[in-house]
Amino acid sequence: MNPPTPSPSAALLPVEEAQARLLASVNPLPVQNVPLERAIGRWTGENLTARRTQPAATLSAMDGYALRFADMPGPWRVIGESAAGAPFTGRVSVGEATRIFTGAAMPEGTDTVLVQEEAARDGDRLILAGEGPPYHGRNTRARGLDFHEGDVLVRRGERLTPARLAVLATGGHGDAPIARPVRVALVATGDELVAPGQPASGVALPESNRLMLRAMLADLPVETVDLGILPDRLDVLRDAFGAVDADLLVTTGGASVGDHDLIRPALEAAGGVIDFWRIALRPGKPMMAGRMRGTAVLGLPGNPVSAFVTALLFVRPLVMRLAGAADPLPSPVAARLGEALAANGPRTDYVRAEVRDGMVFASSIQDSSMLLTLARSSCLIVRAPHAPAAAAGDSAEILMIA
Ligand SMILES: Nc1nc2c(c(=O)[nH]1)N[C@H]1C(S)=C(S)[C@@H](COP(=O)(O)OP(=O)(O)OC[C@H]3O[C@@H](n4cnc5c(N)ncnc54)[C@H](O)[C@@H]3O)O[C@H]1N2
Ligand code: MOO
Repeated sequence: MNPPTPSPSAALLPVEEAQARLLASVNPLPVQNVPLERAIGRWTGENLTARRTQPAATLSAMDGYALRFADMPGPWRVIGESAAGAPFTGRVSVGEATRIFTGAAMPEGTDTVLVQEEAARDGDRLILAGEGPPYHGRNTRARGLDFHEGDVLVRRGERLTPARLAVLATGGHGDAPIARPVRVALVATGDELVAPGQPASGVALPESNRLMLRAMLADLPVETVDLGILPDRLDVLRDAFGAVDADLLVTTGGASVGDHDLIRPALEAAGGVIDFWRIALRPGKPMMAGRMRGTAVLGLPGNPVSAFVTALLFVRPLVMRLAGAADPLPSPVAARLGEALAANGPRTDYVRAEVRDGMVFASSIQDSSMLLTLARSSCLIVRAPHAPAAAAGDSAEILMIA
């Protein structure tokens, strides 16, 4: 039985349009508050504002003496000490100073710090032993220098990077609202496939896409449900898809138009619908996107490089969107071509390439079955549909992959 196939002239969906449709088709998963140490690398579901002002008081930025700049060039009488966590509680008057340490509150009446390297002490007498502070406020940090109570620290949909977690802690937060892990079901299809490490005689082929996909999701909050390798049988695929309990089902193989390409009919037989199929993309054209009840579905092509590119452009962004990311698409960066490139055809081309000495060099053969060229590549050159021929030295956009 042949699945219905689109006419060969059916328009291919531009990559950006496919990405936009896909991301718009899901909502971020519901959030719950968890301690910040369990929110590392996640996305916040709400704007988080400062619950305190930082610093809460004007502080010394150096070890030395707190004094009044108007009293320069001294001498001063040292009347006490201010340390971080143990402030001086009195008032400092004309001609007076206190010992002070980095992070300690500036005593009332003082405005400037003389660093200890430029000071000399004799009992409570303090004199200048260098140039001293050149201006009012030198070596101090004003109250609120970093942020004020109520300032937005992290916006909804931003990733909780190390620096953002630190600013949240400093801003008075102990928890952050994040989505639960995304449940991703992975399945490889193909009668030729055997598990990695198993004997692969004759035309058998070691299966590599599930492993590669797992690795591509390893830095994301994902719970993987591994459905293994399934044969090219409509009933088996239909039953397996029908039993899936996940936010996202990712299949590889069987996405194209051959008699053994059964993902589309199996999905439909399991009650799923296809939203779009066939993208103006190379490699990865036969990718399909759809939905099966509450589960988003991405059917990736079986060719390993096609699976890699579609995982980079669609699977990772969709997982990140479910996890709450506002801006989940990979961002190309500018680079310089080390050699000429021919004009591009009608599909966006993702060309395996290496960065050497600040220049990018494309691999000579770009067949989508070839994993070794992918393994040796550090980036993909992104070539727009119908991009004209490019010369060595021209600028190009690349996506780093290693
Ligand atoms: N008449 C047409 N034929 C093909 C078209 C087309 O438009 N018209 N598209 C081609 C393109 S482009 C691609 S990409 C492939 C993708 O097809 P499928 O998704 O159906 O992939 P398969 O046929 O199942 O497999 C392709 C290739 O990859 C190997 N493979 C599959 N799964 C795995 C895995 N998990 N690990 C490692 N290798 C895997 C498989 O053995 C095949 O060699 O279709 C073209 N054909
Ligand atoms: O789109 Mo296919 O991925 O060229 O090999």
